[in-house]
Order: sequence, then structure tokens, then C-alpha cells
Amino acid sequence: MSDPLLSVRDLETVFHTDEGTVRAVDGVSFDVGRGEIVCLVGESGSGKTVTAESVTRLVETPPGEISGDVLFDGADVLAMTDGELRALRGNRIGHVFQNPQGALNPVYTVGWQLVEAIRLHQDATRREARERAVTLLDRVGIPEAAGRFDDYPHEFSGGMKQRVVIAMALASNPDLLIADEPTTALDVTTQAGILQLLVDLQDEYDLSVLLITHDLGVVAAVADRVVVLYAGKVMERATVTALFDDPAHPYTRALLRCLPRPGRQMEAIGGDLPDPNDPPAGCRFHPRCPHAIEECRQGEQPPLYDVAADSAHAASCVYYGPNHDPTAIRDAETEFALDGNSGELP
Ligand SMILES: Nc1ncnc2c1ncn2[C@@H]1O[C@H](COP(=O)(O)OP(=O)(O)OP(=O)(O)O)[C@@H](O)[C@H]1O
Ligand code: NI
Repeated sequence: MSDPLLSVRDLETVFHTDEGTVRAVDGVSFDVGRGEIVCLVGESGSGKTVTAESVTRLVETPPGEISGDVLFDGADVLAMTDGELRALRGNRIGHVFQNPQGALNPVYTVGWQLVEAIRLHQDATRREARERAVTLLDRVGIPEAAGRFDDYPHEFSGGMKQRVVIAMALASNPDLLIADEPTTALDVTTQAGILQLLVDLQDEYDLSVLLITHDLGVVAAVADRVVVLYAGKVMERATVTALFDDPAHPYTRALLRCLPRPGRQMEAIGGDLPDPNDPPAGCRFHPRCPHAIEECRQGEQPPLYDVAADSAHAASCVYYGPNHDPTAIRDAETEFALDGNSGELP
């Protein structure tokens, strides 16, 4: 890969609370290449939002504390001044937040808010900004965009409101769009429309996208590459094809088994996420892993071992390390591939 747009190395974000130190993100590394859609996937509480919000240092410090390396287009984000950070967030990285409440102000029309967002970042007259706002609303799929310009947020349906939120995030013409569960609150049909929009926008603007989701159906539909998080640790990194055709980590395999498929009962992964104040030693997943052996219960999270020779596919599991045979876990169950995981929307 040519040098990635975003490069995250050994990211650690901890929160100092009265109950102790929460290691929300604990040594996470991944890249987002130019023009690529990378999905961060994992159960609730695995650290997806904190990872995304650490990238532009939106995590409040204190109580949070961020360390590691975040390089955006070669620039060291963790060393940036407040002014540089504002420029980064305003011009180069658009963020669609998990909680969409804050994204739109209920007392202003969506057109006014878009114009403000555009004028904040670009030298544009009101008239130019208005034209661009209408173009953006149209581009994100708001029917009769010019006519909806003076409507208030509450006059839009959930799906249309999310399209407006995406338009706001695109107002500055960003290089990277971070979208945190952008479809979770929407019904399935509306979800598919929003995902298709993200794919189209990626293509049209050559955007890079960091998409956060707990839904592997979403991953199958849009991702180029995938980072699987569990309890603040990366369990597996893979291309979307490798992840579905050849899932390596027992956690990924368990997640895939949970996918509903025709003629198959949906399973839940047994057990709960570890206590973030007191995670288990060894592999964070070992208490729920059917293949756990003594080695998994000791020391640190295993390193990310190469699963395939190309090193784009790696799993943090001792079975892929020296002196182990991963066929022991891979033969246990087969057939995870989603029906039509070739870019078809769920
Ligand atoms: N401000 C904070 N103070 C203390 N702990 C926090 C804070 N923010 C997040 N956490 C903890 O960090 C961990 C990771 O949270 P995060 O929101 O990143 O999970 P997530 O993967 O995005 O989950 P979800 O799918 O529910 O959105 C959780 O244990 C959470 O309780
Ligand atoms: Ni989240």
C-alpha cells in the first residue's frame, strides 16, 4: 500500500475514573489507505467510538488520556496545537457521530446550518455557499433539495436527517470521513440506502472512510478492510474477503456464527464482555473462547500473528504463533461466508 492517509499505532486511550483506570483502547494499530473503506467492528463496549474519537482527539482529557501515534497524511495528530487540530477537524476529517442529536441544531433550518458549515471552512459568499449547500443536499439524496433548504431538522425523517448529517460532515470537502454507527438507528431499508450513499460518495470524492459498526452485514456490504476489536484490543485485521472466507480469530468466527442466515438459528456468543476496569490476563477473549488453552490465560494479549503470507491478514491468537496448529480451531466450524458477500447490501 502507498503511504496510508491515516496510520494509528499502539493507540492507548484510558479513562481515569473513581472506580479505577478504564483501558478503553489498549494498543490498537491499523491504517486507512487513500480511497479505502475500513470498518472497525466489535461488540458494544469494545472501544470503537473511543478509537474513532481519539483519532481527532475528541476524547476529553482528563478524564481521558491518549497515547501512541496517530499520523494523518504524515502529520503527528497527538502533537498538534489546538489551532492545527481545529483545522484538521474542520477541513480534512468529517465526523458523523454515533449520537446524532448533537449534529443538527433544532432551532435552525438545515440550509442555514449547512451554509454556516461551508462558510466556516471555505471562502465563499452566502450565495455560493447556498448553491453548494443545495448541491450537497441533492448529492446525499434529499429529494427536491432546494425546496427543503428552509426546513427544520424535525421536518426530516430519520433516514433523511442522517443524510443531512452526512452532508454536514462533507461540507468541508474532507479527505477522511469517520462515520460511527451511521445506520444503527434506522430501519433496514433506510440503512441500505445510507450505506449505498457512503459507497457512492467514497467513489465519487475518492474519500477514505473509517466506518464503525457492530453489524457484520454492514461490513460485508461496504468494507475494503476490517479491524475486529474486542475489549480495546485488535483481535484480527483482514481484507473483507479474507475475513469472510477465512476468518482466523475465534472471536471473529464467533461473531460470524451470530449472523442470521436462512435456515439457521441466530446464535449469541456465550458469556459477557470483560470488566473494563479489570480485564483478564492473556487473550481478552479467553474466558469465552472454546479453544482456550493454558497459554491463552497468561501474560499479555498475543501479538498479531500473520495468518497469510501477505501480512494483510493477522490474528491476535496463540494458535497462529510458533508451535501451534491453527487447523485445530479452523476445522471446528466452517462455512461462514455470507450469502452474496460480494458488495451486495444487506
Ligand atoms: N468518558 C469515559 N469515562 C470512562 N469510561 C469510558 C468513557 N468513555 C468510554 N468509556 C468506556 O470505554 C469503553 C469503550 O467504549 P466505546 O464507547 O468506545 O465502545 P463502543 O465499541 O463504541 O460501543 P458501542 O457499540 O456501544 O457504541 C467502554 O467500557 C466504556 O464504558
Ligand atoms: Ni460506540
